Amino acid sequence: MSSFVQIRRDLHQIPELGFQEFKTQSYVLTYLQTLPEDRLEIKQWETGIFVKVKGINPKKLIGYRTDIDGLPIVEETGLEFHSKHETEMHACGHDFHMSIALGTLTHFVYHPINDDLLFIFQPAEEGPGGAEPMLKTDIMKEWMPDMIMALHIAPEYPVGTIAIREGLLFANTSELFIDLKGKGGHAAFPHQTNDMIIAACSLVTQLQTVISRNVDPLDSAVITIGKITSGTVQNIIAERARLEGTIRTLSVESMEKVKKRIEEIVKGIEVGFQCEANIDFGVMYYQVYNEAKLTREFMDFVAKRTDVKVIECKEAMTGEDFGYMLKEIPGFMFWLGVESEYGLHHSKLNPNEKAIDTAINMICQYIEYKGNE
Ligand SMILES: CC(=O)N[C@@H](CCC[C@H](N)C(=O)O)C(=O)O
Repeated sequence: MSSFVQIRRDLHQIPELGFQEFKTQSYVLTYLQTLPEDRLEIKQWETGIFVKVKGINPKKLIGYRTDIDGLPIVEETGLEFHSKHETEMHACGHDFHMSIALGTLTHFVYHPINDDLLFIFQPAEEGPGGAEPMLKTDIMKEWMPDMIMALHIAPEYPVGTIAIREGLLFANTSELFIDLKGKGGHAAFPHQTNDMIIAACSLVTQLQTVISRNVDPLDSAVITIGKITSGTVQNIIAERARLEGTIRTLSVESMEKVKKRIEEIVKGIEVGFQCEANIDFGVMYYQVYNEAKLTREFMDFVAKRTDVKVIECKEAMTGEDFGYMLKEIPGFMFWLGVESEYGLHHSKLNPNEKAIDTAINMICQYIEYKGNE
């Protein structure tokens, strides 16, 4: 087993939620201490880390970002190295992302190129978002990369494949939290109450009409309500209900339109069900938009000079706060094939570890070429 597969397995056992990645940060820092000190400059920010790998004759700074947080999921893979944290799991592949980043970083510690490299270990990608605040740090102002790249595992593609496209890769996202307050009471006297379970069910159905009736069919958007909380027992009419979800759109303009329509529908629920409602749009992520020239060059390089197959994919409704970095810095993100039967955010996600060394090798070849231009 390669040492970076072992690192992935170690990290897989200690998933932590956004801005609580203390063990993860400590693990990465401990690993970095095993590398020659004079080759690195390390700066900590919250639970994240910036690592500069020095070049021989730097003309530019090449950035590489990995996210480091896990998800609130109870793991069901049955793997020998399963999560030691009962209620958290690396179910979005950030353990893979980190081990690939460390493998790439290690290569350039021992095989320097001309340019400097900046590795960013970013907390809280799953929320509330670490990329935007990291960009605003003095560290990043001093170490602003000239270009940047990142990857995301893709369970649906085989190992040895990457999928990418110029322009929009991932959607604009916004969280969505709606609280409803009516009047509870005895299950036998509904006429004396304002039942918030009925209001919530109606609201969920009405929200889907925003997609089917307000968004241009040639555009695309998603509203998913992933969680509803309401009620106490079977014979009490619920006074409160809370809906938790997410909105995805292919443009910033569509996001504004969808939000406006949601506000109008929620106002209608207040009148129709004689209740009070509060909407919180939570955290928003800017779209992941791949810079055309660098993306095309990367695709051509990988197709010609490595044994990895490049697929030009469609955009996806996933969100990624790496979008904020790409808004400021030219670069790209790509999907890395890891062929898992279960998908992202699933308790049985089990990516194929062969993808780790394949990715390190491919990324090292590309960075070596870019960093010696
Ligand atoms: C790659 C991926 O799965 N990213 C997450 C980002 C979540 C953003 C935010 N918490 C939201 O739910 O809107 C995704 O769910 O796409």
